[in-house]
Amino acid sequence: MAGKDLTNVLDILNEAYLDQEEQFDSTLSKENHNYVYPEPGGTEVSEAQNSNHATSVTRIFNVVYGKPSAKKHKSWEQDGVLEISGTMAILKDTLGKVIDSKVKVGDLEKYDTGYETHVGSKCVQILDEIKPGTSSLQSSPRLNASDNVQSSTVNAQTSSVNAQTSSVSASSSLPWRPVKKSRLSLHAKTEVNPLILPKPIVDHQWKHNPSGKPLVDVTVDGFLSRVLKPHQRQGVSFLYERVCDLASLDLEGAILADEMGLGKTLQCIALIWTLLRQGPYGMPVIRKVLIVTPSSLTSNWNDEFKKWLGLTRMCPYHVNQKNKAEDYVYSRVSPVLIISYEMLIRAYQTIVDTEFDLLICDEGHRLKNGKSKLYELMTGLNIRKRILLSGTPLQNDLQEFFYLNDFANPGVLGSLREFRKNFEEPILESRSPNSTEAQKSLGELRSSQLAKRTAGFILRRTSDVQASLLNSKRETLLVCRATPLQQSLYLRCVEYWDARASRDSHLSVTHALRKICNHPGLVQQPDMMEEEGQDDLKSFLSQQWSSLSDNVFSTAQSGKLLLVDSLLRYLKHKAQEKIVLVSYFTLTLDLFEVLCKEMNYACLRLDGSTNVQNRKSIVDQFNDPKSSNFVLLLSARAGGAGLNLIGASRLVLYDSDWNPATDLQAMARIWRHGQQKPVHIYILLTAGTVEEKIFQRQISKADLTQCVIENDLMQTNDLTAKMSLEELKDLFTFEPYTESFVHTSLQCDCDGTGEIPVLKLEEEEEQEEEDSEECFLEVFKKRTTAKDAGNRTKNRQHMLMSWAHYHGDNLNEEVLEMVGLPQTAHTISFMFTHTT
Ligand SMILES: Nc1ncnc2c1ncn2[C@@H]1O[C@H](COP(=O)(O)OP(=O)(O)OP(=O)(O)O)[C@@H](O)[C@H]1O
Ligand SMILES: [Mg+2]
Repeated sequence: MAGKDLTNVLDILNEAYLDQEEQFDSTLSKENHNYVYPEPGGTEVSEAQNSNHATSVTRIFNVVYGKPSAKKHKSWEQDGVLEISGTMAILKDTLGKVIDSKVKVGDLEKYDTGYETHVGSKCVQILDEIKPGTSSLQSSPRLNASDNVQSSTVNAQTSSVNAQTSSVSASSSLPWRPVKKSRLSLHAKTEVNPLILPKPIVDHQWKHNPSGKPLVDVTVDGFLSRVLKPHQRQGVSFLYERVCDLASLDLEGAILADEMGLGKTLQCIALIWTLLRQGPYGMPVIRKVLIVTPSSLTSNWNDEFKKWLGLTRMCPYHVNQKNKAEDYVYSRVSPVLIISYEMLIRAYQTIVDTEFDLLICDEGHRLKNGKSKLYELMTGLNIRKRILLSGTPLQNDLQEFFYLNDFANPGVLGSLREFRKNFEEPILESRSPNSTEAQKSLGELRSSQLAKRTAGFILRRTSDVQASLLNSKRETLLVCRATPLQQSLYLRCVEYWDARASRDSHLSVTHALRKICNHPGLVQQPDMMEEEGQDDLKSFLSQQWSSLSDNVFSTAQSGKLLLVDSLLRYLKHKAQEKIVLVSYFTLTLDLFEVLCKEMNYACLRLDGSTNVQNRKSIVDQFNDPKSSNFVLLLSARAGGAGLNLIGASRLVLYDSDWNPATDLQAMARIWRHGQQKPVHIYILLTAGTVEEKIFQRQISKADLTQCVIENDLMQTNDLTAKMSLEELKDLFTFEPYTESFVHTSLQCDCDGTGEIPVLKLEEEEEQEEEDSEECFLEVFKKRTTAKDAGNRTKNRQHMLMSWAHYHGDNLNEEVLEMVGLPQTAHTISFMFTHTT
């Protein structure tokens, strides 16, 4: 496995999906899928012209017509419809346009299959009769126009009907007549750039429109389509197509996996509003919608509904302390219920008993564990149309991928056992360093099969799509020097572990080392994340801290905190920008709070203990440009996903997690629509320590994947549990003299003057690409390496090679200004930076 990264499953799938979309789009434009039962007066054009005639229609026939000719085998030009009312016959084309008419129809008895007659200037042949009141699909077999007709138009149309009804037997009758246009909705007529949603294929109409109601164009209301960005228009179409199962696959689920901040909420709201009021057959597709979100986001959804629909169109029912889920059933006030996962579990019976037609699960990665209680309850909801939203649905874990897909579209990948046997095992085997050629090619085959099977249900766009819509984003990885006090305490902690070589204590040791990196004084403070029974370690470290520091706490004892301190001063007094400080440790947030108090900075705090009601007001307060709150302290675990914190234009990720998804979630909070300023995101690491090693593991995905998949450790959020003694030693080894372990492990030989190494790599890779064999994954790699490195890269390790590299000594005034740091930022030993 090592050396070959397990390419992001989702990205592969999306590539495959995009290819399919292109094919699908081109098929759509070639085939024009609209087939309408030609009800009298049922088409746009004929309505006005024939209103009198339409009311007295007695018989309607499918026909072909052309110029009159004496030949036995005539050349028919078009398909059409003949409407006979009393003694009057009107010939129309398939769009309903009147072609000609005659006043005397003669003997109606003769009007049967194959009968030819003249209607004005045209010669007409009857194909079959459309019986009013009967299902359009149950009438007698019609003549296949291509059997009788040489006209290319007719042939083309007929074959397109046949192509689309492949699941209907060849001999089935299709009394529907193809038309090039369905009825346009009012919006489409008046809107400059209407968003008309895709149409169902014939098979769908067969199943869902037995009474042959006319097809109408489903069009997103102008007040919404006008605000949707291009990727969001595509997203709404995608969701509509999938939940309505327009392709008639008997699967009604979808995963919208757009990266954070791309407006998944608005896309869903546009979809919901449209489905509640329209449908391809003139009836609304849904009546009730259930939206389930993390508790911190229910108000956000409520606000987004208000923002996009206004107050008069529709207000969702938002379950909170005032509005009980149980009351929803009787209130009938809204077709939309918004509830948190936690409340859903409590009010489960009420929810199960209410008939919902569409389920939306925000932050859908909550459902990645198929063995959890939540998963079990959610799968018990009897709602077939399901949408999962997630900016970080998974990194590489195929089993999680199985569960998310199985939730959206039950059974789409078979059972878990089948999935493991057919996909997971061969794919993983093919990636092991000792895999045989046969294993390799089987793995590639299976990964491409998996991609194909799920591609149609997943849509993922990266933040590149909005790069042009937003201000710039600069991401900077700052490796800070440990202070002498941090170094001493760190070394003593590692020695303690070494002396015991006790594998049992490695979790606590990792935890303690991470605390020391944040601030050495934190070791004497107990916290919830500590393992029980580790009192020895704690009292040992407390003693060490006391002896090294005399119990005096100061900012200058931590390299990272020094940097944060100088950044805060700079922002407060010079740049006047707000900032979000993110940490995984509540103790560290406490530390920031003390610092803010000392410095007189007004700050707000959002962590696990903040109750749901307060969360919304904290976010609103912080985002309010008039508020003086300059710092927001955010717990990465409690508050990362889904929040919009656009009040700030700076964010510091003070410590990192084993799971890169959580980091990415936290970092995505400020670079979003509505952000008025260029954004700076800083990731802080302490040089040569466990922080750099965790980060290094995070970015070399292959390694992480191996651990995660094989050992199923994602839930512990700590990979040390299954590491060998050697690996643990390596993890804990402190390298006090290194400028950056991450940089060294990239094997980058740059001189740290701001070079972007990938430029050098490009040439080498092009050569490599020429040499490598074409296979599914290789194709993917080619598309994402040299050209767009830094954006859609094959892994984050590679990504760092496309950032500028700076040694701490080379951080002159100009460079510091570029990354938005004050001239006082002295503790940086190495820096990686890039801008989007
Ligand atoms: N077309 C748009 N025009 C203006 N603002 C928009 C548009 N689309 C979305 N927004 C705003 O962008 C912000 C981010 O949107 P949203 O919260 O839906 O992102 P998301 O994709 O759900 O991200 P996450 O995965 O982080 O939850 C919201 O404030 C939203 O109102
Ligand atoms: Mg969201």
